[in-house]
Amino acid sequence: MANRQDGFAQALDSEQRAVSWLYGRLDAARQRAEEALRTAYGRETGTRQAMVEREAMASEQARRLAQLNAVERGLCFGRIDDGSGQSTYIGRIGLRDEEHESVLIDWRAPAARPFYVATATDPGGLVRRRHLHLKDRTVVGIDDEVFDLDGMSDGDRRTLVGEAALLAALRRGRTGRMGDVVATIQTEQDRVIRSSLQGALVVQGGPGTGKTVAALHRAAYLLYTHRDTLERRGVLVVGPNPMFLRYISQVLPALGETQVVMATVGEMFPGVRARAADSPAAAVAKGDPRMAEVVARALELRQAVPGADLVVELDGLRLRVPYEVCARLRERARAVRLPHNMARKLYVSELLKELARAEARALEESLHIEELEVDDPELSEPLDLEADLDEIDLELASRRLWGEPEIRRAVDGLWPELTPQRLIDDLLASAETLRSVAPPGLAWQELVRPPGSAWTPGDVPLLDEAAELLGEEDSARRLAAREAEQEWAEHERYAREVLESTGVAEQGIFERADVLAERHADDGSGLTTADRAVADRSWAYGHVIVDEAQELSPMAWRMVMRRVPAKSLTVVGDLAQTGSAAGARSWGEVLDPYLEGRWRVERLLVNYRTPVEIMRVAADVLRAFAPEQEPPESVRSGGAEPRAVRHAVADLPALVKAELAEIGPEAGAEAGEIGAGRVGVVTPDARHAEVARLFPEGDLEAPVVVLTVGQAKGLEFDAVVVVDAQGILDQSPMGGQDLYVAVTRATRRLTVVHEGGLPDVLSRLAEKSTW
Ligand SMILES: Nc1ncnc2c1ncn2[C@@H]1O[C@H](COP(=O)(O)OP(=O)(O)OP(=O)(O)O)[C@@H](O)[C@H]1O
Repeated sequence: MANRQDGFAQALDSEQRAVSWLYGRLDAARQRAEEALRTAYGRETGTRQAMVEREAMASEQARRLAQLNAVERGLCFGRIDDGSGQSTYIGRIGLRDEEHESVLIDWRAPAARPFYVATATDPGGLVRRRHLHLKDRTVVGIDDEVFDLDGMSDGDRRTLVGEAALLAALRRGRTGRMGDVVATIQTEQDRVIRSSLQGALVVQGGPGTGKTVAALHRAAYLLYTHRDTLERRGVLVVGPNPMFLRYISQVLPALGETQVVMATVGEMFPGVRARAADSPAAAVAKGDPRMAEVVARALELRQAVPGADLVVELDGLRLRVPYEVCARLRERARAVRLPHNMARKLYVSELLKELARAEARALEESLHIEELEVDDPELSEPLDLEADLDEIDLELASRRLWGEPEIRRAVDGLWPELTPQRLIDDLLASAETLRSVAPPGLAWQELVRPPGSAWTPGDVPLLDEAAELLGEEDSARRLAAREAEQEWAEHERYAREVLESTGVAEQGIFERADVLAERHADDGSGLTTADRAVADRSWAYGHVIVDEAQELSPMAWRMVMRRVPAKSLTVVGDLAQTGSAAGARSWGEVLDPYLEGRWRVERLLVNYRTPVEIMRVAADVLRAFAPEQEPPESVRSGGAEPRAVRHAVADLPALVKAELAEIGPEAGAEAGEIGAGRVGVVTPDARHAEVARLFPEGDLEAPVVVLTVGQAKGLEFDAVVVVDAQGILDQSPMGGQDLYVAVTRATRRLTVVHEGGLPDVLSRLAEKSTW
């Protein structure tokens, strides 16, 4: 025993020396970056080239510094030993010594892979995998997994210590924010993370299988491995609601990646924030793929032909354009197949010419009337003003007419310039239009609402659809783009010179001059790829990750697919947790229209969140609505038995306080963080306000958070209190799925509160009248 303890102390000691040395390297790298930043700011900026150089240097060094600061916590977390006696340390980033030898391997590098994939049956040349637990810069624990006892020395054998790092990580109290798991990525997750950038990968798995966490690590991995492509085009993560995005917002920065764009579907149209909610029936109708047709037809109706001849009164003249001519002009403008606002230019110019001719005719007619009183043979020659108009006359007359408000009003009535907001707002405010454009079977009645209503997430894909059909009046932008292109070559040349003259390239900070040029070319505003992507509806991302992807409607998928023309996607979700009635029932159904079967699936089968005892209850729920689906297998057991208590909702604070006491102190202590340990109270939508009033501090990081099932999706808490399970079952056609989501949010304790009726699916829960 004494031997074993000595061995452990020795191992700790030797790892401490290694880790301290690595932190020394980190400090040195930081110092270099700080100096480089100071030097950059001290540079001359007299000329444009010097300015570009300074900006390039400074922002790269600032980024490098931010990355080095982000990896301070848990810099090194693992070590692998192979049969030849070679040890490799694995960390959040790669570091080199003075001789440029690699001393810490970035977890994303191929050389780090054995750390994640070695198993007892397939150790891949490793004899040992060691997890290092750090508190600040001190090594406080070591966990070893030995793959080849014979291959180890006696001394090494004595140092086998500790419990599995994974289980220790899973037992920690929750903080209200998701953390990274670089130290304990599991083999099946590693497959997801390192899957190729090309094509679409679907990650299907039950609750708590680490889909989200794996997808975020995948984003970091892809950025590391394909930095060239992805830095220029950016990575977008689509999440189900703002709360969820806040919950996961710290994972990528902790991995040194700060340039990933995160958005909900309701935030994907620049300038619009969807704040209202749709009824389930309206969500289904809006998400129906046939809504694309509805929007297109609504737009066609805005390209009008007058009921009879078009007549405009102007300065006492009646300008008349025959009905047939109006119809012909509309057909001609449609035939060019340009978006509406661009085709409008053609339509307007043609119609103005017709109006100029009409004016000539009207003038002529008025002259004929006066002529009758003139008795001069020369003057009584038949006048043909219309025929006398040449192209230049028509052009001039058109311009003059375009300045007349009456003419403008008439033209706008026939082919108006439209914004997506205007088109969709008008459409949804008109039962008559909806009735006339909706295909049979689409519940258009559900869509009608007052004009100017707040936008909902379901409206955003409609706005996007409208924007595609309307197009932007972008001649100014195109001109600017042409000019920018000419400047581009120049910038790239500058950038290359900067790289060569400063030696930044050698430091491995970035590799390509065009990446640098892109970042600094346009306006000198220092906007990053992410900034520009967020502001640009037509931005083409290099990769898109869709989390809780089962919630997206077919219309939302159309919008997402437009953002990633290369179709490089990670689609993460669980069809058994679909809460939106407009959501997916099969991956093929949503992906095949775009990918025609060219997508691959990885399944995650182990639940890292919910202990066995709670998962049994969840399995009963799942069986009731999806008997064919297997619940994931929990990796942990031995938690508190889940329970049901009959109690008035008004008395919830006392129960929640007791739950907090159960999880609070130990959870905080285990996590090594102050204030870790969270209770989530999950309610049906209809009861959220009533329950939230009982807990005034409802933020995600508060000890107690009250959420609807939709808000709780993707989140987790040490203890979960489900209020009114029957209400959750009843609230929508997807009630079974919603209850499944609610009972799978807990990492340690589950309590179901009811006021006199527990649904049959929860009959397993031991009844208790008090707590
Ligand atoms: N390899 C791992 N090491 C440590 N913790 C892990 C690991 N994998 C998953 N976890 C933890 O398990 C929990 C569940 O992970 P995550 O939220 O990614 O699951 P999910 O599949 O997205 O769940 P849901 O479908 O319910 O949203 C998280 O706390 C996560 O940190």
